[in-house]
Order: sequence, then C-alpha cells, then structure tokens
Amino acid sequence: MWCLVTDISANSLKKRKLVAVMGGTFDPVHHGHLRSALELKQLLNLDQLRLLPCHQPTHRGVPRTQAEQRLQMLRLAVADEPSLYIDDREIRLDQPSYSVYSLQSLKAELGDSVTLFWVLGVDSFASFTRWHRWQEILQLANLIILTRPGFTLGENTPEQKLWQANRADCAELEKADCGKIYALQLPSQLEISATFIRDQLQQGCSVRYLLPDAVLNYIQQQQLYG
Ligand SMILES: Nc1ncnc2c1ncn2[C@@H]1O[C@H](COP(=O)(O)OP(=O)(O)OP(=O)(O)O)[C@@H](O)[C@H]1O
Ligand SMILES: O=C(O)c1ccc[n+]([C@@H]2O[C@H](COP(=O)([O-])O)[C@@H](O)[C@H]2O)c1
Repeated sequence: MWCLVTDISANSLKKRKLVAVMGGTFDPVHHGHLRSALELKQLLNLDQLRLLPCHQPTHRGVPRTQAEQRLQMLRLAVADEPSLYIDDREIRLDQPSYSVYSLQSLKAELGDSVTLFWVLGVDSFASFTRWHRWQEILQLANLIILTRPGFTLGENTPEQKLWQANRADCAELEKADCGKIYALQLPSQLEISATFIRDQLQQGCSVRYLLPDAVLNYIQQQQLYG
C-alpha cells in the first residue's frame, strides 16, 4: 500500500503542467475565441488555458476600446467558466505588448516544470516571422495553430517553411517542452471575428449570439463601437 502511494506521487511529480496562452486584442472577445479556448483545453487535457489581452498592440492599429474595457469584457465573458483564466499581465504594463516578454514573465512565474503553449489562429501565425524576437518564442513555448474559416497559410511563405520544419503530431507535442508547432482543426470552427462585430455595431445591427450576453450588455452600457 505504501509503495503504491509512493508510485502515484512520483508519477504526479513527474507529470509536467501544461499551460496554454491565447493572446489577443479581444476588441471585443467573442464566441470564436471562447469556444476555441474551451475545446482546446479539453482536447489537449491542459491544466490551464489563459486568455491574455494585449495592451498596446504593436502590429495593428489602436484598438477601438480602452485596454481596461477589453479586459472587463473578458472578465464578464468567463465569469461563470472556471476553466478559462484571464491573464492581465500585458494590461498591467503600460507599454507595447510583445508576446516574447509575456512568455518570459510567465516562465519565470510558473517555473521550469510547466510546458507553455502559445495559441494563435492561422491568420495570426501568417505574420509570425515578423514578430519581435520570434525565435525566442519558440525557445519558450510550443505553438498551437488553430485553423480558422476563411484563412489559409500562403504557399512558400517563411511561416509555411517554419511550420514544415517544426510540425509535430500530438505524441511529439506531448514530449516537447518548446519549439514544436501543432496545427489543429477544432470541432466548432466558428466564423466569427471582432471586425465583423464592430462593423455590425457601427451599422446599428444586432450582434446577439456572436458573443456572450454579458459582454453585449456591457457594450451597450458603455456605448462602445457605435
Ligand atoms: N473565430 C475564431 N476561431 C479561431 N481562432 C480565432 C477566432 N477569432 C480569433 N481567433 C484567434 O484568436 C486570437 C485573438 O484574436 P483577435 O482578438 O485579434 O480576434 P479577431 O476576431 O481576429 O479580431 P479582429 O477581427 O479585430 O482582427 C488570434 O490568434 C486569432 O487568430
Ligand atoms: O510580439 C509580437 O511581435 C506580436 C506581433 C503580432 C501579434 N502578437 C500577439 O498575437 C496575439 C494575437 O494578435 P491579434 O492581432 O490577432 O489580436 C496578441 O497577443 C498579440 O500581442 C505579438
């Protein structure tokens, strides 16, 4: 009996914690993000999935809403969903948001026994080799690329070559601490974008059912995207 307990604790000590991070502008968060996050957490049996809103994006125009408002919409969206965690480290830093620094800070906080995954849609991965110190991102985490309706990776692009050189299947991903790229098509494949939601609101159209009601109520109260 004693041996059995020892074996179990030895195994659990050996097991690495798996933490995935989905960074985004979330202007606003929608069901495309939330379903993807939930399905991914379940499929890969992750210990934690963090939604990481950026403060000042470096790669696109200024968001339509304040960082605090985007953070608040995320908090409302997951208020009754304990399996999704909001990480506000980029919002707390009043500076341009670079993913490499967020991953470094996460690694320092969570320790070396945690395997990190950076989650991104294929549209976002399409510019990955132009990200700040992107090679270091691959030394800190594995990448998980989500297919997204309407988006494909261009042939012969640096990103396609990078994917070909580092692609992993699920078994290889399980063994790798960093540097592997795993592409997967999640079951739901929701064709929702924040751009579409902002456009609809601008035109005075309803966006109900594209995002959580609590987020929609907040948008209306704060008169966002009008
Ligand atoms: N419907 C979706 N399915 C899968 N991934 C998504 C979906 N929407 C966004 N993502 C991914 O989530 C991350 C954060 O996305 P972001 O906050 O920019 O949302 P978005 O809908 O793409 O916004 P925008 O239209 O303003 O660019 C990115 O990696 C993006 O590729
Ligand atoms: O660090 C970078 O250079 C970098 C360049 C482009 C995008 N990102 C991150 O990628 C995430 C998705 O961005 P977006 O535009 O799809 O919302 C978000 O967390 C951004 O901060 C990061």
